[in-house]
Amino acid sequence: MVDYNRKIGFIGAGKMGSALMQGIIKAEIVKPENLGASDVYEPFLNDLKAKLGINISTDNSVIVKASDILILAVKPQTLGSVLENLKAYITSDKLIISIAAGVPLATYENALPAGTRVIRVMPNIAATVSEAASGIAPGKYATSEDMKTALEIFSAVGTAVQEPESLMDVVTGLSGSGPAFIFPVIEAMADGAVLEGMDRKSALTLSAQTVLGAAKMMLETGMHPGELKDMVTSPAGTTIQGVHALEEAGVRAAFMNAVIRATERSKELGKK
Ligand SMILES: NC(=O)C1=CN([C@@H]2O[C@H](COP(=O)(O)OP(=O)(O)OC[C@H]3O[C@@H](n4cnc5c(N)ncnc54)[C@H](OP(=O)(O)O)[C@@H]3O)[C@@H](O)[C@H]2O)C=CC1
Ligand SMILES: O=C(O)[C@@H]1CCC=N1
Repeated sequence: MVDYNRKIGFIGAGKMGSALMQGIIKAEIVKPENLGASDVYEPFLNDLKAKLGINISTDNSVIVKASDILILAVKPQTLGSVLENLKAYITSDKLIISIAAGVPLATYENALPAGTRVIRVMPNIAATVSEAASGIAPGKYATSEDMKTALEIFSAVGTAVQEPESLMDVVTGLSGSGPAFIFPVIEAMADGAVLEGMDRKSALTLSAQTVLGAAKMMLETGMHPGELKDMVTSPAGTTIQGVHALEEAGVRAAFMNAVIRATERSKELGKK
């Protein structure tokens, strides 16, 4: 288990940083007083302090100095200047975890003091409700104990798997970005029901629960999605009509392309 008394600090307390902090507090893997966050935007910090009881600062170095594990949750475009400003405070006892899309481990290892233990993670926004899907890749100097720590933190907010760094851009395109591909599916299915006369609230509830149930069924039964689809499609029934409409619209190619395009963008971000 992660030492309950370890201090975890977040640099960047925006959408993903705060999602992870909420998940971590809910999972009770650290005490709120051992969690800290810094950000340039003070109102975010004040909200988090009021809601979660964590330590806050607008000075990144305060959080770095107070933390054993540092989670970098700023935009990839801001990361260069953040690393430059923080390198003087990164001592060899600290583990650095970055969730920035695209940025390779070598960027941190080159920017920070020689031998810094770095782990690259790509979580997703569902950490807020303890259902994140995270891929985790170790840097050159990260130990197996460090990987255990990272897997424990990210497993506490959902499902976490180790991946080679070469696949981290794909993790970003699939599960990092994925929630944004599924929310419009839920909304559009509900739109169809609204068009047919259902009220919006019921339509969204039934649509979201349908996606949740389908995903849960796949994960819990271990069955192939094609086989599960066949269980729903009665010959000459209703479902096969809907499946035909989706195939006519090229929905599979559209979703494949969404993952491919997001992956390519992650690769591009890493080259900057
Ligand atoms: N959103 C998501 O679903 C996911 C995001 N990620 C990754 O997480 C990281 C953060 O993304 P996200 O939370 O969406 O972005 P946000 O913009 O919501 O959060 C980043 C936060 O960092 C603040 N910030 C900017 N500069 C600094 C600085 N120098 N020091 C401290 N804080 C600073 C920003 O303030 P300000 O806005 O005022 O600039 C903002 O509040 C990114 O690298 C992204 O790739 C990974 C997985 C999923
Ligand atoms: O859109 C982005 O760049 C970030 C990374 C994965 C999810 N959001």
